[in-house]
Amino acid sequence: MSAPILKVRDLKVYFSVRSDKSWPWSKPLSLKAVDGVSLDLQPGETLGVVGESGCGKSTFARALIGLVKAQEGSIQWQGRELVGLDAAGWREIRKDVQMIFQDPLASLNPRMTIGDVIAEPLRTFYPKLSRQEVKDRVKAMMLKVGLLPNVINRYPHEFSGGQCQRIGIARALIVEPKLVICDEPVSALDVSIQAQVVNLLKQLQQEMGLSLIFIAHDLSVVKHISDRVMVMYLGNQVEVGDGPVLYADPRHPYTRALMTAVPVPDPEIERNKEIQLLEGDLPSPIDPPSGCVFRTRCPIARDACADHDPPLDGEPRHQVACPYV
Ligand SMILES: Nc1ncnc2c1ncn2[C@@H]1O[C@H](COP(=O)(O)OP(=O)(O)OP(=O)(O)O)[C@@H](O)[C@H]1O
Repeated sequence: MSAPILKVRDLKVYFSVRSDKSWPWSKPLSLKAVDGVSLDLQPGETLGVVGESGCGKSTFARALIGLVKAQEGSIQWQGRELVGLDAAGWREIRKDVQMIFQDPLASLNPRMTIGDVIAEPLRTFYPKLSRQEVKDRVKAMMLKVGLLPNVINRYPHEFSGGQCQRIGIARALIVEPKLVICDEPVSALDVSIQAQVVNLLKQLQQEMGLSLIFIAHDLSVVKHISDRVMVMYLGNQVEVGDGPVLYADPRHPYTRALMTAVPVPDPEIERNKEIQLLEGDLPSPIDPPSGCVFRTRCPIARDACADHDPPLDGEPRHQVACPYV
């Protein structure tokens, strides 16, 4: 196995929030959005990150690209420490690490033609390229993502959601990054379009040898694209495993509950599958449960779970943060 391109150790991102939003002098509280995440990402690998809304997926992704500040821990990109990097340092990293956002239209500047939108990172990182070179590269990239170059002078609002996401992908890939972080890139799209965009990302990932971090709410979306999957709950990792291993044998009760939410095409399996629904809401990350953060919703919780925060444990291909599974 080659050296990891990205190495994250015990990453913590806490936000300071007011106890009373309407009163600016109220006591500041600490919201634990990401609370001790570690992982290694290999070159060319795709990691799926899943968990319900509010569990810290976006904050984790944003910390990796410097859009939010990590308080503790380490992010090493090709051996270079990123925690504590200044703005100029982060700008250098963004040539190699690009991000694709959830809402395709909102992430595109409505006053720029799509040619200019896609060209923007190229102009930032390669200011010496001539206008013609930029145009040629933009057109080549448009073809790669399935957009006809003759629409280069149109504006984002003239395109459908799926096409806007193709524009977002073209913009992220035009500088030939090594890692692309996709933050719920298909959640805002119609189900019929979701598979097209996932397949396009998979194809480009293979063609360009990219590493991908692909964030989604549910396990079915990341299944066909991920080599490995990380399941997050309330800022913590609860299970990490090679895709086929984790899908065949989900161990953590939270992963099992997420899995239950995924419909199976075979009606017999669907009828017979063990239903394990999640009860209650996600606890507040301002005041998370003691010990295991999942214990308040866990069907197999016992008294000891309130005392110990279980670490990820198991063989490297499949690790679970629960001693009782
Ligand atoms: N800038 C911020 N200031 C304060 N709290 C924040 C900020 N950004 C996120 N949070 C809080 O951090 C927690 C994790 O949010 P995050 O958006 O990372 O979760 P998520 O899993 O990506 O959810 P979603 O799928 O809805 O995007 C939430 O409680 C959220 O309200």
